[in-house]
Amino acid sequence: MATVLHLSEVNLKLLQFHRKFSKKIGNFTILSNKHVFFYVAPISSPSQRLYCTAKNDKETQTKASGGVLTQLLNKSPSKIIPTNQPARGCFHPGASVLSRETIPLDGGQSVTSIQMLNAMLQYIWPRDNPQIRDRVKLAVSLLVGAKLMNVCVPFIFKYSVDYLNVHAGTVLNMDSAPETVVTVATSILLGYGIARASALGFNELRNAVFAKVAQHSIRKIAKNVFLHLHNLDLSFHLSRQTGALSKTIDRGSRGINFVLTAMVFNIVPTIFEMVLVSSILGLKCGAAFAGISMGCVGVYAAFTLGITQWRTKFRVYMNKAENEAGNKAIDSLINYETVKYFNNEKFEADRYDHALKKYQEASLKTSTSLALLNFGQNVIFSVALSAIMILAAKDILQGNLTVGDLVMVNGLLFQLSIPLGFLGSVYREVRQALIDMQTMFTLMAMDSKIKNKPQAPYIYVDSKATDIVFDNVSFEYGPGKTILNGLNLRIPPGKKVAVVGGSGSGKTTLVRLLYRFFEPSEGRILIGGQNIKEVDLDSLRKSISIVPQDSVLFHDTILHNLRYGDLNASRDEVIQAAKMAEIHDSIISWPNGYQTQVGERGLKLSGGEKQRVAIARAILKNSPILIFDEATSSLDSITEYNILKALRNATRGRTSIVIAHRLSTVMDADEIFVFENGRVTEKGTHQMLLENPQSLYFKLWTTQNHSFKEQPLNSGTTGEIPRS
Ligand SMILES: N[C@@H](CCC(=O)N[C@@H](CS)C(=O)NCC(=O)O)C(=O)O
Repeated sequence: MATVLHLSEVNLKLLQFHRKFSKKIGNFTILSNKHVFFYVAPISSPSQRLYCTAKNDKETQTKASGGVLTQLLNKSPSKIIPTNQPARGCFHPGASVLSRETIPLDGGQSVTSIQMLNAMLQYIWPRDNPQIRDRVKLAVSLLVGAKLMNVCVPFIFKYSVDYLNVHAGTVLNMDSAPETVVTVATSILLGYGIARASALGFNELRNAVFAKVAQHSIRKIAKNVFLHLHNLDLSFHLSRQTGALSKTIDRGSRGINFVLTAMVFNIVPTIFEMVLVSSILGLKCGAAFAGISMGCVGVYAAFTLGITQWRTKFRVYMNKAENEAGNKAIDSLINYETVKYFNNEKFEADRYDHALKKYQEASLKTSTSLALLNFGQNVIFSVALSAIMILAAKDILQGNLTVGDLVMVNGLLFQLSIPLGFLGSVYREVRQALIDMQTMFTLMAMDSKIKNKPQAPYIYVDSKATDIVFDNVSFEYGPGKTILNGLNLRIPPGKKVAVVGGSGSGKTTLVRLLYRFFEPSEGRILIGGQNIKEVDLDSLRKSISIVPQDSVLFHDTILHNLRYGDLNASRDEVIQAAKMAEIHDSIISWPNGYQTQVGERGLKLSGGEKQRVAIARAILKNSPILIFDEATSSLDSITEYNILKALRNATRGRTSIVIAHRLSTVMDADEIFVFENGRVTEKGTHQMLLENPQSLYFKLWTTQNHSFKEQPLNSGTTGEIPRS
């Protein structure tokens, strides 16, 4: 089910009000700056919705009400968030899809359900956190208390029925003291009320006490997965979609939440209640009663699990069809103008209707199979209840049981039927939660190839004395994808060297190897004579600053983004770096200055501004080795000129490697290495290389038809901006 809203229809003030709830990305998608796609979860009937919402999904439903829209409104209108949000299940939002795409986790060992439950137990029974363990103990005590109170209710009811039965009419006959009868009857019935209220109170208290345990585990697990993801190799991240990874954490931790909640609030209490009820029936009324109740639950469970297994596919189809319909609507509305250009409104409507038809068919199957399940469950229960009542009636007639016992038996079984009424849903969603958790735990079981050696020494780098040597380095991304092929190269200390060459010649790979994101398949990389494989990885990465090709910023203030180079830097230090990177003047001209939000991935900043932020960050990091990886690519020449000035400020006195496609940026380098097929084929200064008209450098230079003035950029130059 989907609705498209006009943004003008949205009460913006209300959305602002809901801003504080905007953490949850839910069921909305921006189509354009005029439309929002609003996704409505199908929940069969209002009563189910009420139950499910109140019991399990209160928070999510509240948060999804407006905060999501507010958040999306803040995003770029052109940004489309795919609506493959699953339909909201009642216990575990999103768990009921079962058809979701999973990220391939080759290299991770598959984890069994038992291993996952074991891992989960370690989180809810943490050895190092006695407070959490105390909470678990308290929650279990409250659970037992709630169930004991629950079974007391039919008992007290039985006593009141028996008592009233014996004393029926005594008040009129006046043959016994009427006040006593009334007082006793009233007390028993008050006890009934108190027992009911206590059972509910204990339940709610248990929920409140256990909520902290569940949330604590989820937070800990999510943080561990997040850290683990950061520890995995770049090769892993290059081959995965970040969106899929975040979904894995999200679904996995929600899966854990669901399994824990279902265990503590549904499965374990129901089993406990069943054992309690059967024992009471066995002891109080006889083995036949216990046998029927246990048999009933057995048949009920078998029927429910069987039917649920069978009907799950209908829900899968339904959710798929719903996603398909939603995607068709989005695609068509995004292409509004194209549809109009070709007068294809009818065609689009028919296509959408075709998808809706599929959804309708699957939805019908889901509803009818749900009716079958509910009906079957009721039949099984009613048969067992009738059998047990007939048995009780016989015993009453024989004088073995009282009428109150009949009422008690009925009450006990009826109470048991309430949690059993959701057995199918719980089963289906626990299965899905286990699948989600499996993906997450498999991810956790993945190992990184690049690791610190035990007790690896810290690297020592001195920009005046430390050189960088690539000694016969070869590297391939995969079989047949050779990038570096016996590369030999020495970068002298404190010098600025440039690496140039066509795309795919291995320039960026050089940086990745230096950062030890990958290991060379052959050869060594030495910094000051120390093999980078043997030194502490963190210290290696601390000794290198980079201005990457694609400067991506965090969705935060410009101040935070600049400070990212050194999180402990003072505001003055940040401003100093911004000045050196030639971005300070632009920042203070913005209305919010250093507090300006840069937008998602820095969208609100121009390419040149982003590159200057990256330069300032690198300056703040203050590492002895500096790398500029195509730092001025795709910039216009004025911006490039300013960036080069910033670059010159930053490189002074440091060992720096400038990777460049545009040769104008490296004319002043102390040495230029020309890369071809993963090797250095030419080297020298700009002038030296140009002297040979046969050289690749010469060809590149002429191809780029460079008219950039061949004058080195002096630091702090305020002269005329060279124009092409
Ligand atoms: N009695 C059934 C149905 C329980 C029920 O109504 N579940 C709610 C969610 S809490 C629902 O909407 N189910 C839809 C469905 O199973 O298709 C069972 O044991 O699963």
